[in-house]
Amino acid sequence: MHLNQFINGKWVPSTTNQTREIINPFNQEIIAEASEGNREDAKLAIAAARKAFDDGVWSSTPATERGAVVRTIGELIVRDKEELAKLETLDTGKTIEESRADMDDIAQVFFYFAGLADKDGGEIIESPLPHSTSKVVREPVGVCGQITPWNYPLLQAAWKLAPALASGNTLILKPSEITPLTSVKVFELMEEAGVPKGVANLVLGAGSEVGAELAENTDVDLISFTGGIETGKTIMQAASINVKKVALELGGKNPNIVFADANFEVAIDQALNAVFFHAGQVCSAGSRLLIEESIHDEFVEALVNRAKEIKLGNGFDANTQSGPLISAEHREKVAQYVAIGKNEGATLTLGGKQPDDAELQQGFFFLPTIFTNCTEEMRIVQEEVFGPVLTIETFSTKEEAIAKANNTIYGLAGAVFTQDIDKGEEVANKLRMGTVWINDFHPYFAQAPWGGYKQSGFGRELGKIGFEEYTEVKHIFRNTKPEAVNWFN
Ligand SMILES: NC(=O)c1ccc[n+]([C@@H]2O[C@H](COP(=O)([O-])OP(=O)(O)OC[C@H]3O[C@@H](n4cnc5c(N)ncnc54)[C@H](O)[C@@H]3O)[C@@H](O)[C@H]2O)c1
Ligand SMILES: C[N+](C)(C)CC=O
Repeated sequence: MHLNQFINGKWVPSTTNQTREIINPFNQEIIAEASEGNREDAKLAIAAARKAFDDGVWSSTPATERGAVVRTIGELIVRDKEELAKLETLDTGKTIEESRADMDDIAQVFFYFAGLADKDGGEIIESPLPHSTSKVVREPVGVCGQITPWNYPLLQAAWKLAPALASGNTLILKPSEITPLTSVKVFELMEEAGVPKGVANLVLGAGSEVGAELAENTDVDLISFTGGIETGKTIMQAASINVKKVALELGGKNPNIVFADANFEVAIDQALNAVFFHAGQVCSAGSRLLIEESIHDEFVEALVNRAKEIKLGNGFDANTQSGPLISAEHREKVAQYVAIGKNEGATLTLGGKQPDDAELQQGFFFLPTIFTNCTEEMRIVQEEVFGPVLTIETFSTKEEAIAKANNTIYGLAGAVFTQDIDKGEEVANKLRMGTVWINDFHPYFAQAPWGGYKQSGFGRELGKIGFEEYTEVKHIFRNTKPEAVNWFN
């Protein structure tokens, strides 16, 4: 499979003709050769997006028509769901069931934003001045640079593409250089749906080249980034060159608080899913479990017994419950965190190494890992591992649980399990996080905003606010009976 870039309505190789091998993390087979774009390619794409925006080919298309095109993209995703899901599993190693669920979510995201395209006709303001009208309208921001990570390649791209297009912007997407397969396919679908030339551009390649150019280039008006905290800081700094609008969706170290009065079986099952889903490579993974002291031993025993049974394997195998990590480099990072946890004095209760199974040796697998006897100042508790590693702490009062959960630089997501609904609501209100689940973990959907507090970033994706992020607000005041002011007489 050879993957090209999509710039100004044409499928093109990189200006240097360089390519990058794309690897299946399950067996290290080369699954594609992707054009390796660089700053020059990014500049060409930015120029195309700038021209398309300034010509108004898309922003002046009636919003209803824009919405119809965005809806068609969603319909094409539904049509090609199986192909897209296979590409995602090939590229990331996630199970095919997960990839199919991602594709369902992605289609819904396009449908949702398609529906919003023509819903905001502006607002009439009651002007306090005589003989005047006053109205507020929303306009597209302009040229949007969009940079996405490897863990949910198409889903994270969809959260950016759909609202940007629906609100009339032009864009350049730079997917993670290691997982470009579904982004390329969705650009084929956008072309088929009738997105005009130059409006949506795709540049493949490294963050230090393509991503950096998008963040720095003064023809880009907005940069929307999903990825790690350190990259986010670099992008924020670069974006200051022309005071771009910035949205950062960064990492998390997400607490999962389980009270003694929680439904035990539900809390066990959800705690397992919270951290080990997609091998823990989820920004909102519940990797920090806080258990009420009185049920700690029983809870840990049940959790460890369940975690031991997680079936690792080929994402295409129906029996597989979890795939590999994304790369050898990432697995090494996870292994280093395990070493850090041990050195800090946490007890390694499960896993902590690669599996021994012969059939898993070619993949980047790591066993589900549980640390007990953790304390809140440990690095293993505070830092995002982004792998199948759970830390367990205890608490004895609600106040202690809240204080511990909030003791983090992150603020992406958290959860509380209890059958006392007042207690659940109180904890949810006091957690400094962009999403809090009560008696659940992980749900997200197109209608509700997603984003972080603190160093998990700022700006929101999804929901009405996720659409508004791609708009500027303009106040238009009209004097209906113009007269001289005579101030300087
Ligand atoms: N908050 C969310 O919704 C959310 C969702 C998914 C992933 N994430 C986070 O993403 C991280 C994992 O993804 P990753 O390893 O791909 O992150 P990363 O920061 O390494 O890379 C993300 C993207 O940024 C690009 N990039 C790298 N250096 C760049 C630079 N200097 N300038 C511009 N772009 C650059 C990469 O090429 C990639 O496309 C985790 O921290 C995870 O929590 C957050
Ligand atoms: C935002 N989410 C949960 C889909 C993916 C985070 O990595």
